[in-house]
Amino acid sequence: MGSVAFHLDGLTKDFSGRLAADAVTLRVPAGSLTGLVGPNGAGKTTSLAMAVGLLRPDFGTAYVHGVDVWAEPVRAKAMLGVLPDGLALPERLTGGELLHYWGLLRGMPPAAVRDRARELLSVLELDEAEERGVLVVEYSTGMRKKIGLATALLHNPKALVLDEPFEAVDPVSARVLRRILRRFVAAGGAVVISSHVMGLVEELCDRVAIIAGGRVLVDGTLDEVRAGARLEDVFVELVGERAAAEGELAWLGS
Ligand SMILES: Nc1ncnc2c1ncn2[C@@H]1O[C@H](COP(=O)(O)OP(=O)(O)OP(=O)(O)O)[C@@H](O)[C@H]1O
Repeated sequence: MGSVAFHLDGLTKDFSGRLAADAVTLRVPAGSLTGLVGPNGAGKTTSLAMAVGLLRPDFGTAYVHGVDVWAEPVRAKAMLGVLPDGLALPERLTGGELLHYWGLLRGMPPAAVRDRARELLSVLELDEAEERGVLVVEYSTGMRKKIGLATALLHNPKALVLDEPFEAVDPVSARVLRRILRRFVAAGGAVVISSHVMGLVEELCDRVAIIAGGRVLVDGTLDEVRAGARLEDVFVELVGERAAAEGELAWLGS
C-alpha cells in the first residue's frame, strides 16, 4: 500500500446507549476510491462525519495524510473535500455566489475562485440555472447535491469524503462525476464514498468496506471482498437477509 490518505482508528460514537460506530478502523490509500456500504442505520454517516471533523468521536482518532483531524482541524480540513449527509447550504444565493463566498472563506484568491467556480458550474451543468439567477433555495434535490460536490472540489483537496454523492443525480451528471472522481484518483487523490448502489460501487471503486451495526465487517480491494462473487451477494451474506414472513403485507394490493 502506498501512502495512507485516511486512517480511521477505533472511531466510536454512542448515542444515548446505542453504539452508532463501534471502533471503526479503516485505512484508505492515496490514489484509491473506497466504497463504504452498509444497511440503513449501519453507521456510515456517523463514521464519515467523525472522520472529517463534523462529529466529535467519543473515542478513536482520524488522520488525513497523517494529520489528526480533531487535534489539527485547520490543517486537516485544508486537505479535505467533504459532501456531508444533509448538507446545510446558504439558500438565498445563486450557486455561483455560494461558490464565490465558499472559496473566499477557504482563503483562495478571488480570480482562482471565479475561474474554478465557472468551470465547476459548467461541468456539473448548473451554468444555465446560474445564468437565470436561480437561487439555491429553488434548486432541485439533484442540483443541491451537485453544488455541494462543487464546494467539496473547489479548493482542490487531496482527499474527498462524499456521503451518497450519486443520490438524486441524473445519469448524465453521474457520468461526469464518475469521470471527475476517476481523474482525481489517477492524480493521486483518495476518495471515500458511501452508497447503497452495489453496481455503482463495483464499477467505480477499487476498494470496499462493508459496515453493519457500527462495525467494519470486511474491507479490502474489491476483488478481495468479492472473492469471485457479486458484491451484493457478499453484502447480503455478511449483513444477513431478513426472512420474509408468511403473509407479510398480505393486505397490499388486495
Ligand atoms: N444525532 C443522532 N442522535 C441519535 N442517534 C443517531 C444520531 N445520528 C445517527 N443516529 C443513530 O446511529 C445509527 C447509525 O446512523 P447513521 O446515520 O450513521 O447510519 P447510516 O449507515 O448512514 O444509515 P443510512 O444508510 O440509512 O443513511 C442509527 O441507529 C441512527 O439512528
